[in-house]
Amino acid sequence: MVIYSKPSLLEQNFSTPIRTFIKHQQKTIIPVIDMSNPYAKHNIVKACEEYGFFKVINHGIPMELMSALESEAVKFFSLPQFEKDKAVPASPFGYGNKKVGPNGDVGWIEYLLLSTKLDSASSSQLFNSLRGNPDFFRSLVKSYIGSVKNLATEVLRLLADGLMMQERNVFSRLLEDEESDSIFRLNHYPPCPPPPNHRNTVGFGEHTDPQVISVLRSNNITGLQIADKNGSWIPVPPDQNSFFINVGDSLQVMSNGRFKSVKHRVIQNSMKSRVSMIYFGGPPSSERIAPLPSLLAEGEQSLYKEFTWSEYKTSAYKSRLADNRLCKFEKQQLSRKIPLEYRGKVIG
Ligand SMILES: C=C1C[C@]23C[C@@]1(O)CC[C@H]2[C@@]12CC[C@H](O)[C@@](C)(C(=O)O1)[C@H]2[C@@H]3C(=O)O
Ligand SMILES: O=C(O)CCC(=O)C(=O)O
Ligand SMILES: [Fe+2]
Repeated sequence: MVIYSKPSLLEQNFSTPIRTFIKHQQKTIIPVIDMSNPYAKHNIVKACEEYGFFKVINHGIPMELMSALESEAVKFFSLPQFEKDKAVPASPFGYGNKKVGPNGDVGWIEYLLLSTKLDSASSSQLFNSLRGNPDFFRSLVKSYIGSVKNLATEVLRLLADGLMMQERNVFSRLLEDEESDSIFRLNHYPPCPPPPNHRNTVGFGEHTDPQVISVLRSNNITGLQIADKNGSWIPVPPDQNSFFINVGDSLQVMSNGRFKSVKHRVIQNSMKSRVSMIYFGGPPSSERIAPLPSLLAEGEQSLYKEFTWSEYKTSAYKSRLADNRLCKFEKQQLSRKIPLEYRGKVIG
């Protein structure tokens, strides 16, 4: 079946083992995973290897839930600035405006960042600081997080199946754990006229997500881009009915670099607001993150030093958005070590 949605965009949905893609300007780019396809597990493995990014269709999450949360978010973001400024300021959880993270990154964005532990005292304080109907907002966020968490764990179970892992829950258990350190983000990119000189307005600067997996849904406004293997930016055609999944740094480590933590960013040049909601599935703080022995081929060396999620987060929060946060945890490769007598000399 071939679906034409826009003249420049062709989406193919085969229900065969052949992977499905979004084609953009005739360049094959973003894999589409049909959750109802029996080959989904193999397609997920390939997408995580090649792009670290894919779109999920037939996910079973009702559109009404996504729209309801989107409109509550829009209600909040449409308040006068002085009302939004009454909310707990992001540190890291709370309402943030233009500033992303603690180290000087800025963007054309405002957001609410929340822990998924919605019943904690700090979450209650945050919801209570929002004007409007905080209980209704919280209940929508709760249902939404429940649904996307289920989708994320199902994707991770299929990933383990596709890899023929003995334990199906080897990845998904991290998100299912009561202590899982997962977070949720509502982003609003206000309208922005295109700046002069064909320059881009950065909504959310380039970065990788530190967690295991991220599940993103946005309204139908463009802006999200992913970097391909050559570092070129590929625009992701928005689709408000689908979810976009990206591999995070922790999954890259667990797979010893086989799966790619995809670099992405948001460019906002639209006269319309972009609204996105992202669930970042993270491990418990004390979880040790290292390549899974069963994923290492015979003789394959681990590329990363083991770290706990709490250590990684501490280090991540000292970094700038665009930094490569994993390089601090990469092992020095023996093959790359140059013997002392050759250092500083031209060899050849
Ligand atoms: C600049 C920063 C913002 C960020 C924490 C950090 O110090 C580096 C990682 C950033 C990031 C990117 C993905 C998610 O949006 C996020 C919530 C996360 O876990 O890591 C953000 C952090 C943030 O905005 O607090
Ligand atoms: O808003 C988006 O579409 C992406 C935002 C993002 O990458 C993030 O919040 O980590
Ligand atoms: Fe991100």
